Amino acid sequence: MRDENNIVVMEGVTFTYPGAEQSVLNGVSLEIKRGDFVAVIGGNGSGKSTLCKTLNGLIPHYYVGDYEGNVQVNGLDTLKHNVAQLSRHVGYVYQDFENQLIRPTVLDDAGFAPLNYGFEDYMERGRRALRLVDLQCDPKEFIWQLSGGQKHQLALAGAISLDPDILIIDEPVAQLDPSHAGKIYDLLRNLNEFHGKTIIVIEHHTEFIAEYCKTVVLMDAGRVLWSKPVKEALRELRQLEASHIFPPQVTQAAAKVGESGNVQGTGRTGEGIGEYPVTLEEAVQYFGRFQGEHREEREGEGEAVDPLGSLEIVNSTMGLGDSISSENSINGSEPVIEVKHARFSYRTVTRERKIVLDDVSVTFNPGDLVALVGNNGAGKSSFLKLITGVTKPEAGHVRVKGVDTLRTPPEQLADMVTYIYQNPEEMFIEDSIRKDVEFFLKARSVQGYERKVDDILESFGLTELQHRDGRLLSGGQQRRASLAIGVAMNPSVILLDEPTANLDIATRKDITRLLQQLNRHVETVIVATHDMQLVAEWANRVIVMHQGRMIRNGTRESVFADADLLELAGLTAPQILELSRSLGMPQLCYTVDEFAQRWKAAGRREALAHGVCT
Ligand SMILES: Nc1ncnc2c1ncn2[C@@H]1O[C@H](COP(=O)(O)OP(=O)(O)OP(=O)(O)O)[C@@H](O)[C@H]1O
Ligand SMILES: Nc1ncnc2c1ncn2[C@@H]1O[C@H](COP(=O)(O)OP(=O)(O)OP(=O)(O)O)[C@@H](O)[C@H]1O
Repeated sequence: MRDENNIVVMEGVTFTYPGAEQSVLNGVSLEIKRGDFVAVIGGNGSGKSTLCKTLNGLIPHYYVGDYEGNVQVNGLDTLKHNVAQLSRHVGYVYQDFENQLIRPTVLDDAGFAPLNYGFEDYMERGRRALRLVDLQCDPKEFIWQLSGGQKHQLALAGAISLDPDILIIDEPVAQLDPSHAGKIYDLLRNLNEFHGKTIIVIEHHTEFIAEYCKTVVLMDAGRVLWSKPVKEALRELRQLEASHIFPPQVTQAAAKVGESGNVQGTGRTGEGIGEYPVTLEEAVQYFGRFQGEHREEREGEGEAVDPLGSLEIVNSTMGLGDSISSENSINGSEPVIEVKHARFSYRTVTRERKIVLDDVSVTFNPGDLVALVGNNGAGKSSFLKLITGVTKPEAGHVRVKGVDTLRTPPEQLADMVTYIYQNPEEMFIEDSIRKDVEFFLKARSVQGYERKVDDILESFGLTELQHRDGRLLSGGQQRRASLAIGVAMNPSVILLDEPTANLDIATRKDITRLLQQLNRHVETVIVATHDMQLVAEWANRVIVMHQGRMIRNGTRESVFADADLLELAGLTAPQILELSRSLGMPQLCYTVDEFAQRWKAAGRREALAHGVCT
C-alpha cells in the first residue's frame, strides 16, 4: 500500500544513457519522506545527478536511454507524466545552471516559468523569488551581466517561482562565496521548515550537510548504498574513513554531530550553543572578541611580524578600499604580468557605466600561485578576463610578458595565457577529450605531441575517459578534463575560475595536487575561488577583492590574520578551521569546539603567535 508520507518512491530503477555501454543507475530503490531535507552524496560520476533527473522526468522523457523501474513523485508516475507536468511539483537547479537562464533580463527570467503556466501575477511571483534568494541587482539587468554566483541565485529563483513541493539543487553552493552560501542554505531550511518543502541537495560540502540536512543518501557506482538520518550517516562515514574508504575530510563533519540533534552548538535543535561558534556570525563574533585586545598588544610590541616568515611584506595598515600597488618581485625577475591603474566598466541596461575594476595595480611574478578571493560580484572574473585581453582596460595598462594587451589581439595573447572557464563545458570543442587535448597541442606546435597527449591524459586521470565527449561527462570529470586541455594549450600563465566547484572531496584533493603540479608547466597560476581549503593548501599568495578593488595582497598567513578581512570574505567557521590548519596550529582540529578548546588550553598568546585571528 502506498505510504502518503513518502513524496518520492523509486523502485528498481536502472538507466543507461543513449549509446552508452554501461548502465549509470543499477536497480535503485529509494524512499524520501515528505518534508525531508536530503543530501545525496557520493564520488564524482557515482550517479547522483542521474538519479535526480529521474525525479523531474528528464529521465526517461528527455534522455531516452534504456530505462526500467518505477518512480512516483508526489503521487505521480513519472512515466505517465511529462516533464512540464512534473515541473509543477519538482523545481530543479542543475549543475550547469547557466543553461537554465533563457530570458534576457533578470526579472524576465525569474518570472518565466509562472508566465508559461499562465499565472497572471507572474511578475510578482518572479519578484518574490528574487527577494527570497536575495539577488541584489537591478531586475532589469541583462543576465549576461551577472557574475557566476549571481547567475546561480537567479537559477534558484526560477526554480522556486512555481512554488513546487520538491526542490532539487545540484550543488547549491559550488559557485557561491561563503556568506551567500550560508544564506542559500538558510533559505532552503526556511523553505523546508516553514513552507513544508522537501529539499534534495547534491552536496560535497559536509559542513552544510551536518548543519542543515536531515537525511543522507550515499551513492556509489549507480547504487544507493544506504539512506540514513544525518547523525547516523555521518558516524557511518567516519567508520568508512577508518577503513580508508573515504578521505578524512568527508567525515570531519561527523565529529560535529551531537547526541541529540543536528550539529552540536548550533542551538537550533535544542542543544545549548555553549561558548563556541559554529555559524559564520557566531565565529565572527567569537573571534572578534579577541581582536581589539590583540591589536593593543600588537601596537605595544611595535612592528607587526609575520609569524611564519612570509615572502613579502604586506602593508598591514592599508585601509580597506585602498588599491594595491605591489612591486613584489620575489627574486628580481621580470614580472610575468603587470597591471597598472587599470579600470574597467560595463554598460548597464540603463546605459550607465558600472565600474567593476577600479584603479587596480598589481604585479605577478614567476612562481606566483595566486588565489583571488572575494564575494560574488567582487570583480574576480572581470579581472581574469582583463589579463586574457578579451576585455581591455579603459584606463591604465595590462602587460603580459611585456606585451601590452591593449595593442595585442586576444588570439595572440592566447599563446601566453590560458583561461579555464567557470563552466568547464566551454572548454570542449571536439567529440572526445583526447581529440581536444590533441587539438591544442597541435595548434601550439608542441613537439612529440602524440606522446604528450598520453602523458597529459594520464596525469589528469583521464585515460579511461579519453574517448568520451567532454560535454557528456559528469561535472567532476569535466573539471579534470578542462585542466588537461588548459595544460595542452602550453601557456605561461593559467587563469582558473572556480576549479574545485562541483568536485567530491577526493577529486578536490586531487585537483589541488594537480594545481601544485601546474606550476612546473607554467610560470604563474591565478585562481579565482571561494574554496578556502584550496587557498590554504595551494596558494602562496592571496589577493582579496571587494567592489572592484584589490583591498589586500599578501601571503595566506598575513591576509587571513586580519579579522576585518575574515568578515568581509564572510568565512564560515569550518573554513576558519581549515585556515588554522594551514597556519600551523599544532594539531589538526576537527570541530570548532575542539579548535576553541585547544586554543584556550594552548593559551591565547600561543594562538596569536600562530597568526590566528589577530
Ligand atoms: N548525457 C550523458 N550521456 C552519457 N553519459 C553520461 C551523461 N551524463 C552523465 N553521464 C555519465 O554517467 C555517470 C554518472 O554521471 P552523473 O552526472 O549522474 O554523476 P554524479 O554523481 O552526479 O557526478 P558529479 O559529482 O561529478 O557531478 C558518469 O560516468 C557520467 O560520465
Ligand atoms: N558582461 C557584463 N556586463 C555587465 N556587467 C557585468 C558583466 N559581467 C560581469 N558584470 C558585473 O560585474 C561585477 C563583477 O562580476 P565578476 O563576474 O567579475 O565577479 P566575480 O567576483 O567573479 O563574482 P563570482 O564569484 O560570483 O563569479 C558584477 O556586479 C557583475 O554583475
